[in-house]
Amino acid sequence: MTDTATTTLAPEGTDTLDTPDAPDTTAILMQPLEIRHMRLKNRIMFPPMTTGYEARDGSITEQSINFYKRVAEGGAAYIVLGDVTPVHTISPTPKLVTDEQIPSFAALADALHEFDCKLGLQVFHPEYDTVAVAELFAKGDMAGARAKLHHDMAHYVNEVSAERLGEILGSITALARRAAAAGADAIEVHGDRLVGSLCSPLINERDDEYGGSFDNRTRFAREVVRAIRAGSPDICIDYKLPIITENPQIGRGGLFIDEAVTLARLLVEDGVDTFHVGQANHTGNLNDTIPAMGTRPDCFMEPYSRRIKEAVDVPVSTVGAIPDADAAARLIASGACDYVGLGRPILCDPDYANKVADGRADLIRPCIMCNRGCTDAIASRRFISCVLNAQNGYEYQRVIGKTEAPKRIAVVGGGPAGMEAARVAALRGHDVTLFERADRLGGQLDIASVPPRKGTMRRIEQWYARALDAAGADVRLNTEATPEMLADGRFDEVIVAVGGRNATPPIPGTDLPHVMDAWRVLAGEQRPHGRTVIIGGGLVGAETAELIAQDDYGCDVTVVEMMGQIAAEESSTIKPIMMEDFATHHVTLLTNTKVERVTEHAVEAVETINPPAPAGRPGAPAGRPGARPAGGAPGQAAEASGAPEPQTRPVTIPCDCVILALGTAPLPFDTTALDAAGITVTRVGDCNGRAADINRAVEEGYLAAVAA
Ligand SMILES: Cc1cc2nc3c(=O)[nH]c(=O)nc-3n(C[C@H](O)[C@H](O)[C@H](O)COP(=O)(O)OP(=O)(O)OC[C@H]3O[C@@H](n4cnc5c(N)ncnc54)[C@H](O)[C@@H]3O)c2cc1C
Ligand SMILES: Cc1cc2nc3c(=O)[nH]c(=O)nc-3n(C[C@H](O)[C@H](O)[C@H](O)COP(=O)(O)O)c2cc1C
Ligand code: SF4
Repeated sequence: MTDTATTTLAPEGTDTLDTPDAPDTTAILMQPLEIRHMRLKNRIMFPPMTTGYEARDGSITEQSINFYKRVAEGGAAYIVLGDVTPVHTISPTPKLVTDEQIPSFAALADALHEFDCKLGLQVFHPEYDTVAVAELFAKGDMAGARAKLHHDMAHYVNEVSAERLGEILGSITALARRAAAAGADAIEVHGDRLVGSLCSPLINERDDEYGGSFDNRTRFAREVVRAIRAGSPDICIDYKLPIITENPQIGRGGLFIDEAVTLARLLVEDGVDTFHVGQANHTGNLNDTIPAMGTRPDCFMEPYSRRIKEAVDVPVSTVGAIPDADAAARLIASGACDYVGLGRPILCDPDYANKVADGRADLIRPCIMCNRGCTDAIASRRFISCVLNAQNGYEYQRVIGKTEAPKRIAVVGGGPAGMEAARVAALRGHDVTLFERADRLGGQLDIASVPPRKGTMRRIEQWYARALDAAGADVRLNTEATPEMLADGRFDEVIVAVGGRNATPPIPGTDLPHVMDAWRVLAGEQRPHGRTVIIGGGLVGAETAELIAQDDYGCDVTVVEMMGQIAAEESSTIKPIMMEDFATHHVTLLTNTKVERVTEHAVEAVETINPPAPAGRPGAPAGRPGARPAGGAPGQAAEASGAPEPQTRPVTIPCDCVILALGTAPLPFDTTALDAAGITVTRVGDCNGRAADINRAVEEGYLAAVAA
């Protein structure tokens, strides 16, 4: 591709752009870009992300407007609203089906334009028969609807009639017209899902004019673009181009790169103004397109967007696991794309672009790719909210306002809860001292980042160290705070965030010398060998199992879990990968098995052969590592339903080592001296009642600080 004047960053030899190895991140990312007549003020796009903030009928709510407005205020140049359907569906996504909905979309466009941020609507059609499924639901035939949905996900692309495709095309064109009327700047065609399935040589098995040859498979995609262009001549057309990458099993609903290049060229003739190059979808695991930590390389779409950019004369964006602003700038400077989509990173820090503009990219709160607050949330139909960002979903309600009465605040503990409390309190103008007894910040993150794939967790403590410094908090490492020293008159308020410790259960034999502690194993202080039984299959037990089953430990691992699931709290995007790893390393998983005692050479347990169905909710309480639902619930369910008494059998597991991973116990911190001195005390994070996870630690730290 020959760059146009507007997409070229800097000609060779000028000093606005350093070499791709040492790019001037701010200059590159803040360069404006013209796409048709849509002028982006910088190179940062918030790509399509279903949020769950919309109304039942798909209209834009105040919460939705505030969410996107906050992203716009944070400096993003272009926001694409994800998965907007042109027809009524059962999916909880935005819908623009009637003219009556236009004003709510117009309000969103106006809110974004206030910040010179452009709005795109991603038009998508799901890969199921929306009419038939809706009729089954309306009749109350839930089982029938679910069965049809399940069937359609695999077969609709091959069963939808050409006539129905024509109707869908009409609804897409109508959506584009409504979008233009609402003031949207762009329509992004979701080239994935139904459109991508039709394009795919791996999924499309049709033998009519929409199947077989490349021309036939891509016919609908081209019809969609031409119809939008004809119906809405002025709107900018963005096309999400899904690529089947090196491993076709990861996502098959798109095109291999050579065919994608050919299609891209044709689509430009049809009216496309820009491409958004992404990973193909359609295997049922959201990890394909939204890879969790350690599951895909950084910037994994780079080679594919580079090929598309070389082939077409319109701007191209890329998306997926771009770790930081320097990497984003490098992608642009090296010619892999013209602008970047930053989804989870902007969810995590909506001020991303403004911080780049200010030359403070080091202060961008980094996404750790845990997929818990965002991807898991949409998978379970909750609204998205980053685990590190306590303000998501509460934009303009939860704000860090300056205090009118600055206080001297001590924060005890430098884990996520304490670090967030100290950061927010200091930003508010309080005089904050954070005490951490270890020689580093992070608390449990230090060991949480040790298991396979979890290295990105380290980004949190590294960022907090910089953010605390920038906010002006006084951080005292290697300093154990005691209630007495905090009550000496130096502080008005104390936030206790001392966290937890690995729980020690009352199981006979756990004091034997070959019994280890999962936290100490992860910290490298204890080293298991040979046949190792891990007692407790929550997140910590499962991750420890993965670690010691790897070749450099080479343990022969058995995990014993009293509940019905291993790693119930793990992200649904990561769990299949973890299970694959267990299979590869021959890890034995025993569920519904309760340990009775540990002996010198074995673990003795009791397995429940016919466990009662779990009562009410699947899995463990939200996100709590090592947590257990209350023991009584399953039994009570069995009693109430008249189910047969559970049958049990003894199990003996011979072993050389045992590791305990039975949950986190809150650490005590006696505040009697503080109470006596009249000092306000707030407990946050794992020490507050029950241990939980990063999400709760950060949220409680944040809320304590804004209340101070
Ligand atoms: C192996 C492992 C993996 C995990 N993985 C995940 C995960 O993937 N996702 C997730 O959401 N959660 C995960 N967690 C849980 C998560 O790390 C914790 O919920 C979170 O760290 C709790 O934060 P906190 O600040 O409350 O406590 P902590 O992280 O425990 O921090 C407390 C800090 O207080 C310090 N301290 C204690 N007493 C004093 C004192 N008197 N004076 C000064 N300092 C003191 C401690 O040294 C510590 O640094 C994991 C936990 C473990 C152990
Ligand atoms: C919660 C969530 C919802 C998403 N919804 C959509 C969507 O509606 N349409 C779409 O094309 N991609 C969707 N994506 C994929 C993102 O656009 C993006 O490609 C992906 O998150 C990888 O980029 P990132 O690493 O910058 O987050 C979604 C991603 C997340 C995390
Ligand atoms: S919840 Fe996790 S993956 Fe999602 S944006 Fe936040 S840090 Fe990133």
